Amino acid sequence: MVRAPGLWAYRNKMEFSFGTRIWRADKPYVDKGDGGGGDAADHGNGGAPGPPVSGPPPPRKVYPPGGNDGFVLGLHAPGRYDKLVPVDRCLIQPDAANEVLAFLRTRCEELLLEPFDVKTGTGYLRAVGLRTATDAAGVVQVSVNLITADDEVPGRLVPLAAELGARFPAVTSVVHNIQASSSDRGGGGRRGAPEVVLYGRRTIVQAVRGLTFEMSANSFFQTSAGSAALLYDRIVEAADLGPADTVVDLFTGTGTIGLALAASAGRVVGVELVADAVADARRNAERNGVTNAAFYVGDLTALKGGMALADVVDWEGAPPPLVTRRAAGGGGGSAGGGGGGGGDDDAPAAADGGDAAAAKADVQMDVVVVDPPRAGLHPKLVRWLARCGARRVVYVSCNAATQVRDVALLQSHEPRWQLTSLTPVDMFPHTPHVETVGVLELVGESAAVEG
Ligand SMILES: C[S@@+](CC[C@H](N)C(=O)[O-])C[C@H]1O[C@@H](n2cnc3c(N)ncnc32)[C@H](O)[C@@H]1O
Repeated sequence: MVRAPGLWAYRNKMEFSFGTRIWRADKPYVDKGDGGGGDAADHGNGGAPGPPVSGPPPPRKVYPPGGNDGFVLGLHAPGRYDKLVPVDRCLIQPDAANEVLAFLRTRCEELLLEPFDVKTGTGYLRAVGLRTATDAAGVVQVSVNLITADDEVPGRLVPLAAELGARFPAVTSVVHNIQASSSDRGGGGRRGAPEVVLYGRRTIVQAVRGLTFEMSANSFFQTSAGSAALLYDRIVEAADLGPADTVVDLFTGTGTIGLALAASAGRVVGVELVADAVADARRNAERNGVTNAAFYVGDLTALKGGMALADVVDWEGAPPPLVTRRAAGGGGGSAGGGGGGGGDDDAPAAADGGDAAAAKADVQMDVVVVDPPRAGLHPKLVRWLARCGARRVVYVSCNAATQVRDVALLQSHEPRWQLTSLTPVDMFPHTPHVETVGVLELVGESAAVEG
C-alpha cells in the first residue's frame, strides 16, 4: 500500500449542499428552544445508520414549525436526500476552503438567498463546490462553484462573487452553474447550463510532479494532489516504457496520466469521451511544453473485438502514425475513423483466434493504460484489450470490485494475460476506498503487428 502523504486537509474538491432540514442522530428530536424548530417525526433519522453529528449545530434563527430548520449548509446524511449534517469546517479539505465555507454559511443567509427545499421544489441555492489547488510557486487558489436551481434574476450572485474575491485572496475563480433538476447532474459536469464565470478565471492551476494542470470547476482531477503524485510515480514505474514505445492512455480525462508518462515514452495517445476534457488535455500539454502527446475524442464503449481504436476515435484529420495490425476475431470496419467495425465480439475466447483476422491500420500500442470510471470496463472493451497488440496493460481503478471482475475476464482470454502486480494507493484517507494500479502482462502469443 502506498500511504497517503497526509491524512487531513488532503481533499481538493468537496461539494456541500444547501437545504432546509437538519439530520439529527438523536431520536426523538426535542426542540430545546434553540431555534432548531420542527417536530419529532420529521427530525428523527428513522434509525438509519450514519456518522454522529460532531457537536451541536450553530445557533440559528427561529423558523416556523413544520420540519423546516431554515438555512442549512452541509453534507447529506447517508441515504438521505432531504436532510443535511451542517458542516462549518471539514477536516479533510484545506483551511482555505473551510474559511470560504464558513463565510458562505452566514453570508448567503444574510443576503436572503433561499436554500433549495427538495421536498417542495422551491428555493434557489442548491450546492457549492469548493476546489483547491496549489500552483508551482506554492500559491493556494480556491475555486467556488455556486449551483442554483434557476437563474430567474440574472446577475443575482455577482455581488457575492465580488465579495468572495475581495475578502479571500485565495479565491481566484467563482463560477455559476444552473441545475434545474436533480437529473441535470452527471459525468463530472452539469448538463443544465455551461459554467458562467462570475469572478476571476475559469480555471485554477495544480502542480504535480513538475507539471502543472488547469482545473475547471467540473473537470475530473484526482481527489488528492499529494496522493496523485504518488499514484503517477507508480503508474510510470508500472508502464516501464522505452523511448521507442507508444503508450495509449484510455479514459485520459484532462490528460494527466498521459502527460506524466510522456517523458519516458516515444509517443502518447490519449482518448476521452468528453470534448471539454480533451481540450483541457491539449492545453495542459501545451502549457507543459510536451510535444509527443496528442489527445482525441472517442467513445470507448463502442470498441469491440476486431475493431481498431482508429474506428472509434475522431482524429480531426491529424491521426498519429498508424501501423497495420492483424485484428483477431473476424475483422471488418475501416481504419481511419468512423467505420463500423465488426468481429464476433461475444464469441467465446477459443473462437477469438486469428484465422479470420483482417489486417487493419491502427495506432501502435506498446503499452495501454486504462483508468475507467467506477463502473469499470465494458466486457467488449476487455475483449478488445486482450487482442489490442500491447505487451502490457496498466489498469488504474478507483473501484477494486469492478477491477477484479475485469482482470478475471481479461485473464480468461487468448492471448494469455496475467496480473503481475497490484498496488493500492491511499487516495482517500478516512474512507474505505483506495485507488489501485494493476499491471497485466501478455504471456501468450502476441498479437501480430505487421509494420
Ligand atoms: C476516472 S476518470 C480518469 C481521468 C484521468 N485518467 C485522470 O487520471 O485524471 C474516467 C474518465 O473516463 C471518461 N469516460 C467515461 N466514459 C467514457 C467513454 N465511454 N469513452 C471514453 N472516455 C470515457 C470520463 O469522462 C473521465 O474523464
